[in-house]
Amino acid sequence: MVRSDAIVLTDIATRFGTHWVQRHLDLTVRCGEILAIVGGSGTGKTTLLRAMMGLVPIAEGRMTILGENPQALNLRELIALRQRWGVLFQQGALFSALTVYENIAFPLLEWGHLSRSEISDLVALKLQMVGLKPSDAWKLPAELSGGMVKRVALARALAMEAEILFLDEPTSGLDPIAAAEFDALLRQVHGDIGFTVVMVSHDLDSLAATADRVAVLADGRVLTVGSLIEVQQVDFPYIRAFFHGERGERLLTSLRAAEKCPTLPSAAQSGSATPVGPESAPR
Ligand SMILES: Nc1ncnc2c1ncn2[C@@H]1O[C@H](COP(=O)(O)OP(=O)(O)OP(=O)(O)O)[C@@H](O)[C@H]1O
Repeated sequence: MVRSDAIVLTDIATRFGTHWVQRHLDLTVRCGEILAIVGGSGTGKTTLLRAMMGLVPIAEGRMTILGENPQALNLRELIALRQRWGVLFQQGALFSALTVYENIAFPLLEWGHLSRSEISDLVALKLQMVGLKPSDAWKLPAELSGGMVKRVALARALAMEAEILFLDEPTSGLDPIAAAEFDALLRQVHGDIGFTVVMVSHDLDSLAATADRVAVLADGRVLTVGSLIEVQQVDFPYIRAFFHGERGERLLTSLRAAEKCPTLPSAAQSGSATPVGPESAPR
């Protein structure tokens, strides 16, 4: 592990009972990058994300996260470590009986180190950060649009100054415009704060707009990891189906054009994407 790594998974395995989901999986998430995990249905993307957060046990192998080995920590240390990341699940998962304000304040109140007025200031700041109005603070989740729910969930995930943000299909359920707005918001907040993002996504537009690198899961392992342009060159059935449909080809054409003309913005060529490394070699 080098200082610039946020998460290092070495030869890990996950399973539910006798069903092995991952075996001999290696993956490194670099500090400050947006890494997207893609793969066919049931390849274990969500399981992997949850294993990184300690919600699914790692049956074999080693993980370090933010320089710590969670398996070597006592409960108090583990709780402190878990406060260093935020999570946004698929449907936003807000507490339906709590207002927007209370939802964002929830982790801060649980933490117990801040006064009411400090919490109030922080909630106002996070609301502004995700582009919501102060008056939205008093709405209930049922009164919000899908895009607003995601924004509130993002604000809550960021409330604790997260060093890592885990996102499970953040744009699922949004129409293309709301999804693109969320992607732009994520990219902007990420640029402002510089945290690390690990996200599961099926959304090619979203990947192109946000991800620095993409890790492709197949057969319980990381098949390949690199920029969008790099991973789509790997000859594998899922990659052909996912990246080389009509929509994928259109996106790749615009990414390649952006690569030739650096004035065009593109997450995939924003700096941290590197060639497919040893962690990605199919075994
Ligand atoms: N709580 C659980 N108990 C038992 N098996 C599970 C559980 N969660 C997931 N699995 C199994 O683990 C495998 C991987 O599931 P997972 O949800 O991680 O895949 P995924 O790649 O995220 O799928 P999708 O793209 O369809 O959401 C599947 O075979 C699934 O049935």
